[in-house]
Amino acid sequence: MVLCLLNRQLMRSTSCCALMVRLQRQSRGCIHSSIHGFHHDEIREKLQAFPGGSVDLLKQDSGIAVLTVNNPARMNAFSGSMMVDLEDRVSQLESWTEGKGLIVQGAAGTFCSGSDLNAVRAISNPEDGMKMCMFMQDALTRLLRLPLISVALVEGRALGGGAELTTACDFRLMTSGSVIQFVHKHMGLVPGWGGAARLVRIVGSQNALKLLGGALKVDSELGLDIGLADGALEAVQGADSPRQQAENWLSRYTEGSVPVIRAVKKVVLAGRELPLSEALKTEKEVFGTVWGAPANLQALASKSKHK
Ligand SMILES: CCC(=O)SCCNC(=O)CCNC(=O)[C@H](O)C(C)(C)COP(=O)(O)OP(=O)(O)OC[C@H]1O[C@@H](n2cnc3c(N)ncnc32)[C@H](O)[C@@H]1OP(=O)(O)O
Repeated sequence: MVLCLLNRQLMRSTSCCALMVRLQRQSRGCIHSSIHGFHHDEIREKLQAFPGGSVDLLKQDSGIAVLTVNNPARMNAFSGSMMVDLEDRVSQLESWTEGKGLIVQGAAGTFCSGSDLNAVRAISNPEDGMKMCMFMQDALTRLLRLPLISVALVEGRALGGGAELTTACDFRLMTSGSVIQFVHKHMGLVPGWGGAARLVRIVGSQNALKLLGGALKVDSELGLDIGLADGALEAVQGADSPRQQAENWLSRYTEGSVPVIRAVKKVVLAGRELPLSEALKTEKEVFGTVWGAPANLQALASKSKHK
């Protein structure tokens, strides 16, 4: 009898803990839970077994952070431990309250060649593939949902999962000679890190079908033409580095008070992801955080004209 009661109490507190974890994950924007067979800690442990490279984060006083996919010996392919790193860096950005913008780049002049094919070969069974897919969907969805205006700085190649990573940013800038290519078809795959769903929203279903179905190489010209790229960066001798050019480009949109810029991202995100009635509700709530706040009062006091 006592054992039975203890068991029941334990079950209640365990399910309470599980609920807390689920709620915490949901509040961080997680999309998969154990209901979907997503056992987060188990997957993290499994991914850690495939080490190599890193994902590095630099938070700057300007409010613009730089996230670098760093595995140059493999053209910045994502090892398992880098997937875990990515999630950790996203968690750090979620709690960075002074942030306004984010640049996502690859190390050593190239963006990212997707998942590390050595790790892919080792986990080529469907069950492990699905787990990795859910983990990356989660991390990249949280990346896109950060209250920061983000831009992927594409130099060199963005292939496979690397192409998917570019779609987890609000904007994409392409340097001359760079290529974004969803090579999945050639690998007997389709995107699984959420790249197809996001691509359709960025370029429309017709273009997405062409890019995925043809595994087309998108250079900056085609990228600008179909709306995948938001800007092309020219390599001019003596000019700023691509990273500095990306910072200059982004600062147009991140200039201003921190709460206002974060509010801008939140209302656009709501409009992009939610049905209209819910987006309007979110917009009202976000509006309430800036109305009468310091930046608003300061602007009212200065009697500014918008010429
Ligand atoms: C989510 C689904 C996915 O992402 S599936 C993975 C999709 N990605 C790929 O298939 C990329 C395959 N790689 C390539 O096509 C070429 O390596 C690219 C990136 C075009 C670069 O070519 P190239 O400039 O000639 O360099 P290289 O081939 O000699 O590569 C340098 C070293 O990097 C390695 N590398 C490259 N990509 C990966 C990868 N995804 N996983 C693991 N290793 C990769 C190459 O094997 C090469 O290594 P090594 O010098 O031979 O030891």
